[in-house]
Amino acid sequence: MKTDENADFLNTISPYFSVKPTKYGGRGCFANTDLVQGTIVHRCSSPLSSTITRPFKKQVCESCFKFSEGKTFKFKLTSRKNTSTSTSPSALYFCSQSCMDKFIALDIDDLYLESVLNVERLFLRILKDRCQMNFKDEEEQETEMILKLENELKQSNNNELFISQKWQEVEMICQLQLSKLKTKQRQNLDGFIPRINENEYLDIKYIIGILCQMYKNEYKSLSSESSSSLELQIFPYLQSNDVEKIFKYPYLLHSYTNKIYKFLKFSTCENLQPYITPPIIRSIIGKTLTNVYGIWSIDETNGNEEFFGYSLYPSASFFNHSCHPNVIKIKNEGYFSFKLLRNVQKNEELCVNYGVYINDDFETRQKFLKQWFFDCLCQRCVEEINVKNKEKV
Ligand SMILES: C[S@@+](CC[C@H](N)C(=O)[O-])C[C@H]1O[C@@H](n2cnc3c(N)ncnc32)[C@H](O)[C@@H]1O
Repeated sequence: MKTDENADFLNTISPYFSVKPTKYGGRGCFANTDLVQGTIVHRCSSPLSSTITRPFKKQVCESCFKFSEGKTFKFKLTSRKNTSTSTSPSALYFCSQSCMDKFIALDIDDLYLESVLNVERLFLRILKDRCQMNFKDEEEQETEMILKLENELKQSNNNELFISQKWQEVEMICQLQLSKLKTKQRQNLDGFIPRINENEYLDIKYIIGILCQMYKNEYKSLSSESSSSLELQIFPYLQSNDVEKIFKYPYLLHSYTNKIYKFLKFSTCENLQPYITPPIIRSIIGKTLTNVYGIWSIDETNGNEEFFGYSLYPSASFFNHSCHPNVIKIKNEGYFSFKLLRNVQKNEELCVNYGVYINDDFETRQKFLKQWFFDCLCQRCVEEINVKNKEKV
């Protein structure tokens, strides 16, 4: 994470709040003046990146995330390249012509479209192979590898260093494999693609979205077009939790390095290759868990939620959680608004709810929030902790 020094632009996110350090660590959003209930303190339109799960890809709009309630959307984009290898080419789906046009306008020479469709093509092939062939030996080998990695991680007395070494190792392995190939052989690296699972497929599409934004930014600055988007400028300042996450789920280190990284290295086009380096991919993955917003459907009749994927809006990533929030996130088609639930005083922190049930007791709320690796220190929790401590005395 970049330090916030010289990051004055973080205070250009909204005229209503500034991003400042909180008492409990990290940064938060603080009201610049007294504000009245109902004020929209922030609005973000296009995410820096997003990813939709495969089962819902035909029913959730790639642009605005609208759900078709089970029907397949009519508007779709397929590859403009020759797809002679596939009888039913994969596609990206949209709820309307205008959403499809918006998507095309944001892409650059179909880079994102073609890259994501390529992930889809490769993943479909992996799924087909899985149905037709037996990969028992390969799966056993993988389980052994993961167990070995878990043990090494437990025994290591410097987790950060251990994780960095594993990232460097995988880069060296990829370079070595590539160096053994003749120029012609390098044109089709499908044989080197690791067999990824659904979660890895989801993450890879999301990573590609950010890499395309990085490419677009560099391409624009070369052609002296407008400078980088605020969302991309903010991205390096987001908090990363990769060490905590890997320590809790060590198999993820295997997934990130031997699966996701190798997949990206051997499958993505030349334009994106300069960005496929351990520091960049590690930083994207590390910032995912605690900063992305889930894309969910809510069935009003029974309250059931369905997970459709996730998206990242860096400008909306500085809102901390509160169990008595004063801001609500509202999803309109294609954008998020952040609206005040009550009047707020100057310098008061603006907080949203990360999804806890407000009526749950202290322990249940804390347990729920642990998935984002923090003990909630919102005002309500601190007051409840103080009462508990007094009762103990
Ligand atoms: C989306 S980020 C919010 C911005 C973050 N504070 C920063 O400096 O980048 C979420 C992270 O902020 C911290 N956080 C959010 N709400 C919190 C709370 N109520 N108590 C303690 N930490 C909190 C946690 O570290 C959490 O993983």
